[in-house]
Amino acid sequence: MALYRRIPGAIAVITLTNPPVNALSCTVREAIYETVKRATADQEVKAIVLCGANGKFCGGADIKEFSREMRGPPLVPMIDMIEESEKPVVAVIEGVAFGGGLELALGCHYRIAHSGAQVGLTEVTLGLLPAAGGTQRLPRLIGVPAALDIITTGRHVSAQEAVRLGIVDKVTDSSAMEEAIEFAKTVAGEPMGPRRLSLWTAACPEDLDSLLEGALVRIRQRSRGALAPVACVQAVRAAASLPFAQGMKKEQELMAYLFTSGQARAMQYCFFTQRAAARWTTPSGASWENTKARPVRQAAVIGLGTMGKGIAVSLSRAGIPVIAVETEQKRLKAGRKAVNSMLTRESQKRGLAEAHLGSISFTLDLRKLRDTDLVIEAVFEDMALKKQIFSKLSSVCRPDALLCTNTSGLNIDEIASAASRPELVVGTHFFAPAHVMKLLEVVCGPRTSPVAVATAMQLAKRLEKIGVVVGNCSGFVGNRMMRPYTEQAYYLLEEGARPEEVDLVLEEFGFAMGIFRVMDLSGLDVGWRSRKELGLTGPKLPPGTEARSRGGKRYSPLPDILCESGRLGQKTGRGWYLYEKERVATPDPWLQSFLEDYRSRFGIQSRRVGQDEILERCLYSLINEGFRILQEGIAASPEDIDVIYVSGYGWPRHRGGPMFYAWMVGLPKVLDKLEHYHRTHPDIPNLAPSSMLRKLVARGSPPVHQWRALIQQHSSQL
Ligand SMILES: CCC/C=C/C(=O)SCCNC(=O)CCNC(=O)[C@H](O)C(C)(C)COP(=O)([O-])OP(=O)([O-])OC[C@H]1O[C@@H](n2cnc3c(N)ncnc32)[C@H](O)[C@@H]1OP(=O)([O-])[O-]
Repeated sequence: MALYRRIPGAIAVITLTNPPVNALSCTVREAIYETVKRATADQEVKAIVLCGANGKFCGGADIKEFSREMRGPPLVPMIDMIEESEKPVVAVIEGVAFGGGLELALGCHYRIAHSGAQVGLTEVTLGLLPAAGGTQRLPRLIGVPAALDIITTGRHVSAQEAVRLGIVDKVTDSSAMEEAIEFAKTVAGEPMGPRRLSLWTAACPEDLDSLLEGALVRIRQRSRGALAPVACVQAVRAAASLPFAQGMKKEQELMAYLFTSGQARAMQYCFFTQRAAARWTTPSGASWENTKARPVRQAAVIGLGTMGKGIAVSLSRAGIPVIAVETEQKRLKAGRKAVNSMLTRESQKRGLAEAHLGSISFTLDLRKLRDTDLVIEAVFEDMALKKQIFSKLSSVCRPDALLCTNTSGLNIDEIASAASRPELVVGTHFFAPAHVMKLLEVVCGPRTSPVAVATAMQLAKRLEKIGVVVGNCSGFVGNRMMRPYTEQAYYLLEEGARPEEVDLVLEEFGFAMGIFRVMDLSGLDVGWRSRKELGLTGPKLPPGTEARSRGGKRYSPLPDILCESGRLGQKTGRGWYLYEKERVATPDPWLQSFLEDYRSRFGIQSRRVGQDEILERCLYSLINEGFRILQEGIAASPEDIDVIYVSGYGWPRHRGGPMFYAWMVGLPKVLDKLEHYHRTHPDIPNLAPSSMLRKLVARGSPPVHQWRALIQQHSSQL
């Protein structure tokens, strides 16, 4: 709702009240209409102040209403009504003014912000565009180039930048409300015509076409295939070239097209699932609601390799004092230097005083950890080494200290077996670079206690990461699903495709990089090392093993052969591609003839592999593994799998995540295709459709949010 009150000085104050973010629900819109009409009709009122309850102006339109039938007054005429008011309307921007919230403020005649506030036209992140006049008013207010950037990225703009750009008229460190009331008194009675943005002309550079073309190029690089940012560019073009009323018409047309699109649905699904992941539960009845996290006042990181350094920086950035431990003086020195320079860059970038960062001390002595609340072990992926460390930690740490292991796939329970308190051992799978990537898989072993899960999830929140609780199995959720995906990519090469063909299809789908470019970037030796450890290649491989088969299943030795010949990816200048200029991947003629030799050596008839087959075999095999994960209870819900893929594996947000995508494609189609590919490749068992997929199809392919109820009938590893 919106509360109305009169205060001395002939001011009407209208307060949006719809916790937690004062979203513009049907009721709120109705109340704004009513209260603004009341204020404009009241002879005693000379100016109106519009603010939000609980220190937040407005989080925009109510996203929950998008999936229901539209009720109540629409936003556009409501904002027009405010702009047309003869009495000045001053918006008080505290906390946030996002999406429709900022559009509402743009309809006001003045905007006063608190210094901690943020504004933004965030609709594009929900697959939409600012269709309450935002695409037309913002370019008129701050010029086309700056508006184009804000509208197409949906980025959050600080109050300081907002005043610099002219989005707000004033920023204050003290009470924005008091400031606005005093200001409103000074402008009461003035004519408001010059303050109506709809009457302004957008300042536009001469080379408008090249500005817009440049924006489209950036959009294609950032989110290929996404409709909303492209529509945003078209709307801004209208603001630059058409009168306001015609621009608004264009904005509405574009919105109508986006509003019902699958992409908008997918991105709104991502918004809600990301928040739902924090509300973890386990079948034992433990949950975020009934389990209290332990406070973490001091943390430690063991190992200052790539991951350890990023984790230490993340902790420090969250204001948690850290003790960083290494085994050798040389490594400690190098780690300290790297961490300190990362922190300096961080604080410069964020304009943070050092006081905001938790202190980091460096030591070779594990005994210094006796008072830490939480330890994150981040050494190499070596089970024996990890167990040794956990055994030592058990004797030096406090009995209630939480012991976390940063592993990308090792058995948490086996690591826990080396600790005297296995219930306090939990997996924290960070993603590289750990101070940048948002995802944290919180891995729950069979003996991990609810308190350990709650504390790790709370830590994720403090680190501004998205924590997702997963069960214990090789590769957990994310990496386990990657395996069949990468394997299919190798098989496609064996059968006749080229790396650049596979990558192009995946990039057209929306991944920033195809799988072969990703492997070249992270280093082919990463997978090689783990295949050697698993005895799939290298010295542990039993003599006489067939080159293209392991345990009766198809195996591709292609990546092993590349590694053996020193092609480890970007770092060696060649991998699946050639890198003559640093980081620029070019197709390598050598690889082409190598693949031809390989095929003829193994008698493989090369064929032209179509784009559909590339996409289906890569994605459906990954999705099929997702269904198996659900069936085994390694993930609590399909939504959790989707959050993992969107926030940690570059799955395009406008495709919602693999499980959501499967549902959008149609589960019967996915099943049908998997059956077909399994029939034609019976030696690839993971193409056999999972029973969970079959079950969902048999039940009429219910929407994703209903799968959880079906999954609960199965076993759970959580
Ligand atoms: C019509 C065309 C023009 C206009 C279009 C638009 O405005 S499109 C909209 C453009 N607006 C945006 O894009 C802004 C989207 N919102 C945000 O970015 C953040 O929520 C925040 C920065 C406002 C607050 O962050 P924070 O970390 O403090 O809190 P939190 O994120 O955890 O959220 C708390 C709870 O509020 C819920 N909820 C939040 N917003 C909305 C909403 N608009 N609606 C409904 N619900 C919303 C959220 O789901 C969560 O519910 P839960 O899980 O507790 O049941």
